[in-house]
Parts: sequence; structure tokens; C-alpha cells
Amino acid sequence: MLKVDRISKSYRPKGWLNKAHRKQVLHAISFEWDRGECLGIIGESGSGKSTLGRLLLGIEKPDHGIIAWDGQPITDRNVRQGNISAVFQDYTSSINPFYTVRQAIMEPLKLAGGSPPSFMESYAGKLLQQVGMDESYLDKYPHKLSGGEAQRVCIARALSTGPACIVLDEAISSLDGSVQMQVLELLRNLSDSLGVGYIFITHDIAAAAYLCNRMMIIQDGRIVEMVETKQLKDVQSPYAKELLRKVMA
Ligand SMILES: Nc1ncnc2c1ncn2[C@@H]1O[C@H](COP(=O)(O)OP(=O)(O)OP(=O)(O)O)[C@@H](O)[C@H]1O
Repeated sequence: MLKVDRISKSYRPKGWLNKAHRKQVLHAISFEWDRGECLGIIGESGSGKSTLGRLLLGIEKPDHGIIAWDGQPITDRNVRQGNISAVFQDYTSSINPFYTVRQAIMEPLKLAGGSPPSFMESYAGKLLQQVGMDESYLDKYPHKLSGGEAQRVCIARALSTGPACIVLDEAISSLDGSVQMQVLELLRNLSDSLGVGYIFITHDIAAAAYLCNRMMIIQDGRIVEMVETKQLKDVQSPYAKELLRKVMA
């Protein structure tokens, strides 16, 4: 289980001559994520969603507070490995252009070490099938893939280490409408078949409602509401009500 305990984060303003105070981006964020669950983190641009995502992945450290996986600090690479992985919005820069699909999918396992090459050969094909692509893609390079296919490859790569949790940061935002729906369906099916859970970071409350069982709504780096998706229409905070109103309009 992932436990986020009163984390805060600030940044120095950009430009090293800029003497303005550090900007507080996250304020005392606390929540828990349980195995198998899909938690949506919803907020408008600049609310701190991606910053929170980077902290959850241990890419950056909070100024204060602790993020722990089964009681161990997430900043420890060994704790993250095999437990938590990520899919980002920009699938084009997520895949090394000189890697084949096979190499891209196997990259995390190779970095982790310990898997024999013969296993990785057959495993790459299996992962590709799990995301709805056939093995003919294994030797293709990323520029030959559509956006939806490239994002499926990123999902296969995120699955390769058998994580319990995948952090999806605006993972469908760059895809066309119908492809977004296909990827959402794929994520739902993978959760049902493999038991993998998600932290789904998005500005798109409708997409989150489709995939997530619970939603955390953040505004200016603060949690304003934590709500079960089935109770979404009963949100209390004016900000969450306004977000919902925009979707309904
Ligand atoms: N490395 C950084 N250095 C300085 N400021 C940063 C840095 N990363 C984020 N910020 C600032 O933190 C605030 C929150 O950014 P963040 O990207 O987390 O928001 P977001 O909700 O994900 O927005 P978006 O959906 O537009 O990406 C913004 O004001 C941003 O400029």
C-alpha cells in the first residue's frame, strides 16, 4: 500500500537571477492508495498534479513529508522497482527513437537485471499481446507507430516489471477521442485481468470517472475533495462542483 503523509513541495522561480520567494506548489498532501484501486488525481492546469506524480515516482523529493510503499520510503529505487511504474503524456519522447518496440518494452527489465535474454524474448511478445498488439510490431521503430500504438507500447513497458501500481500522467491527453476511449478500455481490462491498479493524473474528470473508483480533486496544490466515483454528483467543494458543471455543460 502507498501512503502519502503530509508532503509539500516548493520550487525556486525559474531564472537564477530571480530572487523571488520559492513558490509553494503542494501543501501538506496526505492520502492512501490500496492495491488494485484506481485513484484519479484531478485538477486544472498548474494545480500541481504532475509535481505530485513525480514525487510518487521518486523522480523528485518532497520538501517535507513522507511517501512510503508498504512502510518503506519510495525514494529508495529498490522499493519502487517492481511495485510502481509510469506512463506519461508524451509517448514520442518516452520511447528512445533508436530502440525497436522489443527493446523499448524490455528496457526496465534489462535495467533491473537478473532476467535471462531467452525469457525476455518471449516475454516482450506476451506483453505486446496484453496491450492488444501482435508480435509483428516487435522489430518496428517508434516512428512507424500511431499515437495509440506508441502509448500501448509505453503501457506494455510499464507492465514489464509486474508493478502493483502504474502512475498515468495525462496518459491519454495527446490521443484522439476514439483512441482515448480504446486506451481507457485497455487500462480497465488490464486492471481486471492482472489486478494492476492506477493513479490516474488528469484534467479530464469524465475520463477519470470512467476508469477510477475514487477521485482526489486538487486546487492550487491542496486537496479540496476526496470522493468515491459513484458519489461524484454529491461533491461538496465549490471548485469540484464547478469542474463537474463544466463536464456536464
Ligand atoms: N521544476 C520546476 N521548477 C519551477 N516550477 C515548477 C517546476 N515544476 C512545476 N513547477 C510549477 O509548479 C506549478 C504546478 O505545476 P504542475 O506541472 O505540477 O501542474 P499540473 O497540474 O500538472 O499542470 P499541467 O496539467 O499544466 O501540467 C506550476 O506553477 C509550475 O510552473
